[in-house]
Amino acid sequence: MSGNRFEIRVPATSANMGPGFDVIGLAVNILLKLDISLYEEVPSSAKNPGFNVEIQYSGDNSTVPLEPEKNIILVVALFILKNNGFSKFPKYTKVVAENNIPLGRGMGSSAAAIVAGAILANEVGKLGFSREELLKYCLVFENHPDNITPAMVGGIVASYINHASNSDDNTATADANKGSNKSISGDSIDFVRVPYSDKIKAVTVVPQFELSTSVARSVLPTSYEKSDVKTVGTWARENCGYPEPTEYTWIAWCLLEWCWPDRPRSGDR
Ligand SMILES: Nc1ncnc2c1ncn2[C@@H]1O[C@H](COP(=O)(O)OP(=O)(O)OP(=O)(O)O)[C@@H](O)[C@H]1O
Ligand SMILES: N[C@@H](CCO)C(=O)O
Repeated sequence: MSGNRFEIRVPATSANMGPGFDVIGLAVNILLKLDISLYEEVPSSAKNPGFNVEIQYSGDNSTVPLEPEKNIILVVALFILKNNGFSKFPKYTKVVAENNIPLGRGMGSSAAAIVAGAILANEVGKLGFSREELLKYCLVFENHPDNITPAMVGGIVASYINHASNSDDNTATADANKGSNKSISGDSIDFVRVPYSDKIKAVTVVPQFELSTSVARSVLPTSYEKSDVKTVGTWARENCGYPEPTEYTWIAWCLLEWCWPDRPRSGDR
């Protein structure tokens, strides 16, 4: 951060790697960038004085709403600020977003927006939250951690939710309109970063149509037969004979074709 201007950069992510449905994801070098300017006084051209913030996009983001109560980056930031003693952005804030992540194509655009909003609130509110604490807030908006965790910490990450209560609402997706009804639950994320060789390169195949995560999740059954679900450990035993996966075998299974027929992420979809 330099003076009253700073940048936030959050990567796209690919989730559901190999047998890690809702668990294993990786960050890729395609970025959502926010260029943020803070003003000591509210400019005369201020657009949303009630929120003290405005956002605009460079590039093609014609389908994304700009209103602070609808734009997911600002909804998340305002939610966190309001949960920490602020009624609006503490200084008038202009955000210029350059989004290079295709929307609704399985590259974690909503997770990047949510993580960017969380980091934005942390910076403007000087809240001092750790990445782990910010992830708890991100979970309020996307209640499966396989995109938001690598978007926050980078690399290849296996993560799961520690539920604070018996509620297992894994239907939550990035719906900005629900922001005002949401509350932080006490759920948290445990994660393990998996080391990998920089010789591994990612190739992404982006579909020409948009499919929202909420629709893609709605076709999934509520339960699976045990035989439908291949765990990492199962793959370890079947394919390499190791009793437990090591970090290297994890990567191999996740990246190699053997893992692809895992039923929770294919079949119904
Ligand atoms: N930078 C952004 N600013 C504001 N809203 C965004 C931004 N990125 C994504 N969104 C919102 O999130 C929606 C897409 O979220 P959705 O979860 O359906 O797909 P995805 O995150 O791109 O894909 P997946 O979760 O399958 O990887 C967009 O249609 C838009 O409403
Ligand atoms: N694990 C998530 C990733 C997409 O957000 C799913 O398959 O619904």
